[in-house]
Formats: sequence, structure tokens, C-alpha cells
Amino acid sequence: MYLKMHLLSRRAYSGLLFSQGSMATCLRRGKSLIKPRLCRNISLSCQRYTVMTSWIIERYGRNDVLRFTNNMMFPVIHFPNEVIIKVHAASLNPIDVNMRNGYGAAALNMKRDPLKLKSTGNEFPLTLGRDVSGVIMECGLNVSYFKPGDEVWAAIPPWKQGTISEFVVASGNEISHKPKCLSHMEAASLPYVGLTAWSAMNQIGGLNQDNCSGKRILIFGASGGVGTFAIQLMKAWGGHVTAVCSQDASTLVKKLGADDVIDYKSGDVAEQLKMLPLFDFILDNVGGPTEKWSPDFLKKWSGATYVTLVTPFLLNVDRLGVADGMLQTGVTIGTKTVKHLCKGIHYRWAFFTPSGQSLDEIAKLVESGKIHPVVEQVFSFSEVPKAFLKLEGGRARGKTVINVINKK
Ligand SMILES: NC(=O)C1=CN([C@@H]2O[C@H](COP(=O)(O)OP(=O)(O)OC[C@H]3O[C@@H](n4cnc5c(N)ncnc54)[C@H](OP(=O)(O)O)[C@@H]3O)[C@@H](O)[C@H]2O)C=CC1
Repeated sequence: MYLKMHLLSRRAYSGLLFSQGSMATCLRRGKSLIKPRLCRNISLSCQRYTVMTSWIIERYGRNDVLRFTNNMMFPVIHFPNEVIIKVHAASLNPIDVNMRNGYGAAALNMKRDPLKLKSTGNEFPLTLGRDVSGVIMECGLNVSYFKPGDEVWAAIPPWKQGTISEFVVASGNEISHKPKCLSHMEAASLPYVGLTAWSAMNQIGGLNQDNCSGKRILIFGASGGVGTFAIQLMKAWGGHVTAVCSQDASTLVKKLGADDVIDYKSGDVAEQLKMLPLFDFILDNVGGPTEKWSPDFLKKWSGATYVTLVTPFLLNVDRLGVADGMLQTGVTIGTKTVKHLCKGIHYRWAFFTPSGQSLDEIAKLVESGKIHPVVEQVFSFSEVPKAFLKLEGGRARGKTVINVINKK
């Protein structure tokens, strides 16, 4: 009813015929037809806060750079399409460990607030953590699709302040209503890996629920955060999934729906794959040597696609600077694409893409029981450094979650 009223009033205002979906998108993105005001008063719910608790870094390095503070500045809504979320749970991804080490700093600084960078001379203090499940405290003036008190989930892009914090700011187009069937701890395990798999398989790979039935999908790194989500997504869309993982993860990936499992530690994976028919799609969450030989297991000249998540883009910019790094990246992707095209297959890179709309689609799959969260371990807020160490140790079996609401 709430949404419908808004839709009707906005429709009448614009005089244009929008579909419900596109209108909802429009509202999400803050493309309001009503003249936007750029700032708003903070409501009573947020008024009592000036500082908050957070885990921050003030320099890059190993785990001892992580610092707990009670004095992090309370976040402010800068744009009318933003919301402030009270974080109940966050989760960690390999990018958090990498960012702690300084990975991607040059490229990410290009996207960070130039005024803040200028005033402090650097990007610190930085809060890590990309996933959030929590409750909206405050909405910018152009946010009509959400209201204070809504339970939402999101993955915040890495150039913004992260979620291992009491509160976080997100754009309206980055958030989505949390599936009611999930607790905050469960919900926080899905957005970043879900949106990454969605970007790789749907937006880049072109797979969807209408064309996936019977397609043969090969997933490397199937036991990790992205892999456990990707298996379930492909099964939900009717694909046939071959999962490559360690032997001890075999039960987990089978339970998630994998049809065939290949243990990469017990012998040559290529030899094992030769026993199986060729594939229509490969999702490579491992990279390195796998990229060299695995595309040979795709069907030729049939639109089959290899998509990797392990790309040198941010490293190139860190190493070579913005201009040369981007040039080098362009040359690399161009050369590889052409080389593979000559062999009759598509070669692509994929990146995490923040999107509330895609999260809405993922929420539907969760609500219908087709996708389940895979939470390996939950750490309390005081145990954040331990959680980072766990992630650094590798061997993920799903996701590492931080209980932010319980400050013990
Ligand atoms: N481009 C982008 O925007 C994004 C890139 N990524 C990248 O994608 C990769 C996967 O991310 P994520 O799933 O979150 O990472 P995780 O750490 O959650 O999972 C990685 C998994 O791969 C397994 N693994 C390691 N080596 C191999 C191998 N040779 N063959 C098969 N499985 C292997 C690990 O288990 P075990 O070692 O026990 O086998 C682990 O389960 C990471 O490199 C990450 O940086 C992720 C998100 C976004």
C-alpha cells in the first residue's frame, strides 16, 4: 500500500507511463521528479549520536593495524538518496583482508570523497567490511522505497566506509529489504558474494532462469563464499553443476546441489575433467594456473563462456598508477578476449556490482527456499581481529560473519 501510494502520486506527477519495476528502480535511485534538497535534518532517532563504535585502520598492514574505537564520527547523509543503517551483522570477504593490506588503494581513492581526502591528506580512518544486515535509522529526502525501521541488507562498495561499525551509510539503490526468513546473521552472509556471483553469471555470463536449464556449469573454488552461492543459483535456474573443491568440502557442495564434485587435491583436475562432457560456462573463483588450461573444457563455437573473478585490474593501478594501470588492464583483457575468441569461446572478467535490484531478485530466491545462507562461523564484535585471521587462513567453507549488534 505504502509503495502503491507513492507510485500513483509519482506517476501522476510525471505524466509518464512507468512499469511498476522501472518506477521502483527510479525511486530507489533517487531520480525523484520532485526537486531534491541535498541535506536533511537528522531525526530524533539519530540525534543522540555524535560518535559510534567501529573497527578502523589508520594505516595499511597486517592484522595489528585493526583498531577498535568508541570515537568514530557518526555518519552523515550527504546525498538525498542515502540512508543510515544501524548494523546488526556484517560479514568478511577476501577483499577485506586485501584492503587491510593496502590492495586497491590507488584505484579506490579515485572514487573516494575528494574533499575528505584533501582535508585529511589521506583516506584514513577506514572502516572495512562490505556486507550489512540491519535496520534503517534515517532516510534522505529522495528515498521513498524505504523508511526508518525497515530491515534491509546490502553490500557497500569498497570506496565507501564499511560495515564493521555501529552505523553505515548506503545509497537507496544499494539496499534491499532483508528476506524475512533470515536472521540478520544469516542475511549478512549473502549480499557481497551473491552480487558477485550474480554479476559474473547473469550480467557478464548472460545466464538466467530462462536459458540455464540443462547447461553444464563448472565452478572452481566451489566451497568458498562465492562458490557456495553460485552452486545454489545455478541449481535454482536448472543448470548441471560440477564443483571443484577440496575433498572435505564435498559433502557441503553436494548438499547445496552440485551434481559432480572434483577434488582438486587428489590428482590432476584436468585429467578428472576429461572424463566428463564439455561445459557451457566456467566460473573461476581461483585464477592463476587454472585460467591457463580450464577454458579448454568449454564447448567450442557455441557461445560458451569462461568468467574469472581473479583479475589484475586493481593491482595494475596500485603498481603502475591510474593511467598506465588502466592501459595495461585494457591491453591484457583485449588480448585475452581475442585469443579465446579465435578458439571459439568467450573470455570475460567479472566484478562485484552493488545493486539493490539484484538483491531483490536474490531475496526472492531465498524466500522461495532455493538459496540458503552458508555461515561457517560467527564472531562477536570484539573478535573482529580473530575473524580476519580466520579469513586469512583460507580454506573457507561458506562465510565468516560478525555479530555487530552484540558488542561483547
Ligand atoms: N572481482 C571481484 O569483484 C571479486 C573477486 N573475488 C575473488 O574471488 C575469489 C573467491 O572469493 P570468495 O569465494 O569470497 O573466497 P573464499 O575465501 O570464501 O573461498 C575461496 C575457496 O576456494 C577454495 N580453493 C582454494 N584453492 C582452490 C583450488 N585450486 N581449486 C578449488 N578450490 C580452491 C578454498 O578452499 P580450500 O583452500 O580448502 O580448497 C575456499 O573454499 C577470491 O579470490 C576473491 O578475491 C571475490 C569477490 C568479488
